[in-house]
Amino acid sequence: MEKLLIINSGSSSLKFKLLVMPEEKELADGLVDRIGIAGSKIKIKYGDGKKYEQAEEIPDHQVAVDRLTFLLKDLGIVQELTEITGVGHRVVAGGEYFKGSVVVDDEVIKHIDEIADMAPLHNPANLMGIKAFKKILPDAFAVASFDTAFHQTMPAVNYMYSTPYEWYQDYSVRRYGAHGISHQYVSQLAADKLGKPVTDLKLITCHLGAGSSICAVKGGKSFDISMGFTPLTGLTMATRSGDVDPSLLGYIMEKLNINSMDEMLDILNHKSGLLGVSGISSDMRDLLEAKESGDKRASLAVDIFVKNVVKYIGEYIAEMGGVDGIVFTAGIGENSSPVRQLIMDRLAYLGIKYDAAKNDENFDGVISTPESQVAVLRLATNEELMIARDIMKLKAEA
Ligand SMILES: Nc1ncnc2c1ncn2[C@@H]1O[C@H](COP(=O)(O)OP(=O)(O)O)[C@@H](O)[C@H]1O
Ligand SMILES: CC(=O)OP(=O)(O)O
Ligand SMILES: [Mg+2]
Repeated sequence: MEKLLIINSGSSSLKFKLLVMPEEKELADGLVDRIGIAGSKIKIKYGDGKKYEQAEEIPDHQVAVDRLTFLLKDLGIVQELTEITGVGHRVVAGGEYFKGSVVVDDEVIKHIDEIADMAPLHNPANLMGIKAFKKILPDAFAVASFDTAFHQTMPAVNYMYSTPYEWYQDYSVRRYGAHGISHQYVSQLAADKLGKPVTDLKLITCHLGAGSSICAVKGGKSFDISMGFTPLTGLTMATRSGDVDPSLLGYIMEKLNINSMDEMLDILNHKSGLLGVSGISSDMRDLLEAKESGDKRASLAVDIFVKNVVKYIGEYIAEMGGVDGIVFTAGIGENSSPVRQLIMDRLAYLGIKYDAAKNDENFDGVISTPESQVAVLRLATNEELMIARDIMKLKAEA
């Protein structure tokens, strides 16, 4: 039996799970939210239904890690930290270098640092987590799992941009995608639920959270992904713009006296998307409520989000030459029956028919009816479990 701690560091949050393997039992599931921003909070679910929730100042990721490790002991989740025999880290960008999960060493740390520009919101935070845990648990088996690794199977026709070829050869400019751990997990789970080998299926997995992406999964392999060189593009997201015409950057920088590309990218990453269009909130729940009360911009933001999902699904059906199943997962995909309904209604042309009661209750599994020409599934993702399984595999090989 192994106790494995899985860390998912975001730019302003740190999510974690403590899992017992190979039993795949969850001992704790927590979140340190709003790191470095007013209103930081720690939430931990543990034991059989116990909860810890505390608002406190968390200035940076190091403090978040210190508080987390203190609380694991203080709440009695572990007796000693040394019970934790492995630590897994979700890393967003792995470039072309990382094609699977790896044991962390100095070389790995160096490479993650070198490609930080490919996920500027995520990789620096991921590295902070890796370094902090190396200090606290130096003897634990440390593994890094990459969001981009699953997408390394994409054909060149889908990962190449139509920019000068030398940009790819000399500077690795291409589509890398993200959320691969989640897309891989739910595509396998969907195949299990449909009772067919994943290698026989064409699936479209919609990871709709704060960051959102859609993946065409053909025969169990990533075939195309909506995110690009970085996780900024593709769908409209909570605060990220998704696809925009690069020509608008120079134009608006001049109009608004924006002097640096960093400042411009900060707006596209943090002040755009659902938040930018609605001017109200980045949270889909707030926008659905505002839409109900007649707010036009909130309504437009929801409509743009839905349209983008519908557009990418259509594109991927065309690229794969058909689809057997469509999967909804992550914060919005798992929890928002109104958003799923808006999307599925637009897909009626595919012969999709869904069970409204199952959709309303966030049923775990197939939510389409037996007559539906394409299966639709709502599945809870579990990136942490995927990482824990990889730690076990790498440990067995070590
Ligand atoms: N019931 C719900 N209805 C609509 N949106 C929801 C609901 N619950 C959570 N969300 C959305 O899910 C998002 C968080 O999703 P999550 O997958 O946890 O994102 P991330 O991993 O990128 O932080 C939030 O932006 C929130 O708007
Ligand atoms: C890559 C990415 O967008 O991750 P997250 O959704 O966790 O922010
Ligand atoms: Mg996420």
